[in-house]
Amino acid sequence: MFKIRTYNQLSVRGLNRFDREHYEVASELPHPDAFLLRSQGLHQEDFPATLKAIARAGAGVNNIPLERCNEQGIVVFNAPGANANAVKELVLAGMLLGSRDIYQGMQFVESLGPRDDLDAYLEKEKKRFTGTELMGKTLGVVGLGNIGSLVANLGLALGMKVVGYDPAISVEAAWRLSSDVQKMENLSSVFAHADYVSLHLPVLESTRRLVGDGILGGARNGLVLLNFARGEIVDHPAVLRALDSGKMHRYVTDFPSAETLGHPKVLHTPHIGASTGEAEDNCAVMAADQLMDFLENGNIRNSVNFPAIALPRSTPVRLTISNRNVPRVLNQITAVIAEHEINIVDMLNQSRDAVAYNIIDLAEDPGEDSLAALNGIDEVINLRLLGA
Ligand SMILES: NC(=O)c1ccc[n+]([C@@H]2O[C@H](COP(=O)([O-])OP(=O)(O)OC[C@H]3O[C@@H](n4cnc5c(N)ncnc54)[C@H](O)[C@@H]3O)[C@@H](O)[C@H]2O)c1
Ligand SMILES: O=C(O)CC[C@@H](O)C(=O)O
Repeated sequence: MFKIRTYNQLSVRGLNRFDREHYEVASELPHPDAFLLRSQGLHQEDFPATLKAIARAGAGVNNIPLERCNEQGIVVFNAPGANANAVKELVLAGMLLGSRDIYQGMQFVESLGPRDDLDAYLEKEKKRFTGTELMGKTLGVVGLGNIGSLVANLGLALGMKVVGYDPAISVEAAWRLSSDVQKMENLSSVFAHADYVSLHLPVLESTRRLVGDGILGGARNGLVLLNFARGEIVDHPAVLRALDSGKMHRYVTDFPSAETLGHPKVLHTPHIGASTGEAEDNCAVMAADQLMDFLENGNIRNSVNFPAIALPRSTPVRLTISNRNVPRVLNQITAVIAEHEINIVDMLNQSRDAVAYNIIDLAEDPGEDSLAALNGIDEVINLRLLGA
């Protein structure tokens, strides 16, 4: 029986992927094999010794302490692309909210009491809410991954010119991207060319407060900045200075902060980029399926800290071993198995940065002694013996 401890509101379709004969799924579950979560912050959480994997039903993994997971051999999964369309559609709303005074106009209408001259009054006052059109303007997209590539293509469909920047665009994302998107060499060039800039990069040490005074100083006048990525990527005081000076027209963000709340030129949504039934289902189903394949077969798909690896089962007895990625560990592993006279039927080894991972199908059960010997290899982080 595998135990999955859940956090946050997860889609029932995702949770129903776990066959309850073999999986116990609940919040507050002791001795879990895996965590399944959305935005729950884990940086302050102790990890139980039984924990083998964490699956994020979403894209960003800044809520998970990856360094600690690496040290403890905990495999972290995310659900790339599963909520991208939901975010793209909310960005469209953000662009319209930034270009037309929809929100302010709605507030104005709601503030009016019943009056006989309503039509005439609205016709007189509506000039206060005149906006601009998206067509013909330039959209800058920073980060051209699953979401950014959809947003860039959307901009083109709206009749905008689109420029983009991504220092490490993946081959799949590049295939998705229209050739009409103009490539920029750096972040400053995006801001220098664009009327609207939409951020779609992860928060990392290198991207924290990336959008600050320097970048905003070189931006086009009247900039609309859209942040549906993470609050930490922008320097809020710098954004407020740009809004107050008139350099920036609006800041539209899915990440409300104490600094920006109440500012008349900031429009906040409550982190609802991925909050559609479809995206919640997609994310939870993808995360659950990846967890099950890992727990049952040791295969790894869409991990952010371990290599991608999958091997069809060739025998009922499978060993998986995580080890530090240094020379001669694989030799030691195969030597121990050979010393115990066990035949390796099939095996696969992959590495990623400082970690290596092995899937080894054996002809027979290795027994306690050989498992202890394998665990005793200095560079082995952890191992699992999987039955049929
Ligand atoms: N508002 C929401 O609810 C919501 C939902 C999903 C994702 N997100 C956020 O959006 C981010 C992007 O999601 P995604 O699914 O497109 O991820 P992704 O991994 O598919 O794409 C991210 C892209 O950013 C690029 N990148 C990294 N550093 C960069 C830099 N310094 N400058 C420019 N580009 C850089 C990467 O190369 C990658 O192509 C997530 O990390 C998450 O923080 C928010
Ligand atoms: O789970 C959510 O609602 C937010 C997910 C989003 O921030 C992500 O990074 O995928």
